[in-house]
Amino acid sequence: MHDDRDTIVAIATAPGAGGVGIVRLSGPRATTIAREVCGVPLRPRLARHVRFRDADGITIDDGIALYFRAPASYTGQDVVELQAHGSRAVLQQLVERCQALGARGARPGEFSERAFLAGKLDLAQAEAVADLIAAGDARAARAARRALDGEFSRRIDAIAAELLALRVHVEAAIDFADEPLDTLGGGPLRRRLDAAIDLLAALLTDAERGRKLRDGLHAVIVGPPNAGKSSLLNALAGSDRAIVTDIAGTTRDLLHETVRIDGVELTLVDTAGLRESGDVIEREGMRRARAELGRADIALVVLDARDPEAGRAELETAVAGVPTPVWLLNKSDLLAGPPPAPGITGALPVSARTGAGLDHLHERLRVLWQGHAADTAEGTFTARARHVDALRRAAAELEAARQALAGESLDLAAEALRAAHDALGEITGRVAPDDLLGHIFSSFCIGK
Ligand SMILES: Nc1nc2c(ncn2[C@@H]2O[C@H](COP(=O)(O)OP(=O)(O)OP(=O)(O)O)[C@@H](O)[C@H]2O)c(=O)[nH]1
Ligand SMILES: [K+]
Ligand SMILES: [Mg+2]
Repeated sequence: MHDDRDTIVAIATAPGAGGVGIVRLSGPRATTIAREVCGVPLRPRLARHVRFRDADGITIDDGIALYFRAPASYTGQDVVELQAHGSRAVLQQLVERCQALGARGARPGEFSERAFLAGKLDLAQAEAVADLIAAGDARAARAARRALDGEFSRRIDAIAAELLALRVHVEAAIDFADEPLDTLGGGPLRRRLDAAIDLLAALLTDAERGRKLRDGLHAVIVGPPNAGKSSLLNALAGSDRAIVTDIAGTTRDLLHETVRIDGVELTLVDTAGLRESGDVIEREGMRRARAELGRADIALVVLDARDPEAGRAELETAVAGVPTPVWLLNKSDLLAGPPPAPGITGALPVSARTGAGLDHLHERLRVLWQGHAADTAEGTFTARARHVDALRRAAAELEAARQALAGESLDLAAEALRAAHDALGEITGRVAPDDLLGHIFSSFCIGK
């Protein structure tokens, strides 16, 4: 996938009409292609007013061409920006002209991927670029900006450097394994490990905050089959994102949807209905649902208002660890007469079908959001679920290393330290398999 000898091209500005629109080229042929399109050679770092022309010499538009010579560019390669009027038709013609001259259409995130491969950004910073662009408010934008400035990466790198030193120490001690560890600097080793564990714990707390800031409230929708979980997700998202049928067991895998309701940022997760029976696929879906509850800020527990006791005991157990369960009595439109007096404290009667009662749910979410905003207020950078997962793994490995050292099991300690070190490397991309990179960059938009 790292075919960075290709010259790539894409529209870099947002879709839709605008005053100015930008087409970006990156790669070894960027200047040759731009020379053809602009009819004049470009000088580095000099804005030049030019006419962009098609193959027959007919003007597509006029505008500014800017040349950033390698390596002083976003991607580290030769980059040319063609700034024209922000018309889709104009920009599309410019892209097609560049393609006819040998450029290839860029894949999503490919400019940032090249910046990563050129060492201009580490992986967490490249992700921060995407987060900055997607930031929903000034607070999230500031936090993404801090991650992009390397605030998160520097703290990871500092701990990783310390772990490397500890690994060297332990590996060296293994060669003298018949001596007691204390004669081999065991005391300072243990103290340094304890200090690293504390630093990592503090970083994990901040990363968890950063994750919440980026993703908003993580709300997992659970309930018995057919209670209307998917219908509720669709009603809150205002779309037909999830499949709804009257067959129990329709939803099998997790479905994530990010929504904004009156300024409240929510990641909604639809899950498979929890019940005793079910085939292999459905049981795997239920396992995922329960695991997802472990990450939830909020559980939206959907019951059928006509039979609210169905599955209730099991659900109470399932959501016991979630900070805020919100109980919903759905399908209240099917009840004769007014909504039931909720038999469950604080339960809200709603109808995913008619929308009745959803305003009360919105209100509840707004209050939770205010608490959440206060919690994520200061000193944070944006982080992602994958970062938090990696930090948790690293923390578990460091704990294992601590115990191994206490038991003088140097081989085990070395192994645990290596695993912790690798987990940190995954965050910044120093240890990152190709498929992980592909997965991350493909979620960016084109032109980024
Ligand atoms: N009348 C009425 N029907 C609803 C309401 N919500 C959902 N339904 C219907 O209930 C059935 C099940 O809805 P789903 O949204 O698929 O339920 P689910 O909980 O996601 O089901 P599983 O994914 O199979 O666990 C469908 O026929 C929906 O149209 C509601 O508020 N009122
Ligand atoms: K269903
Ligand atoms: Mg469903």
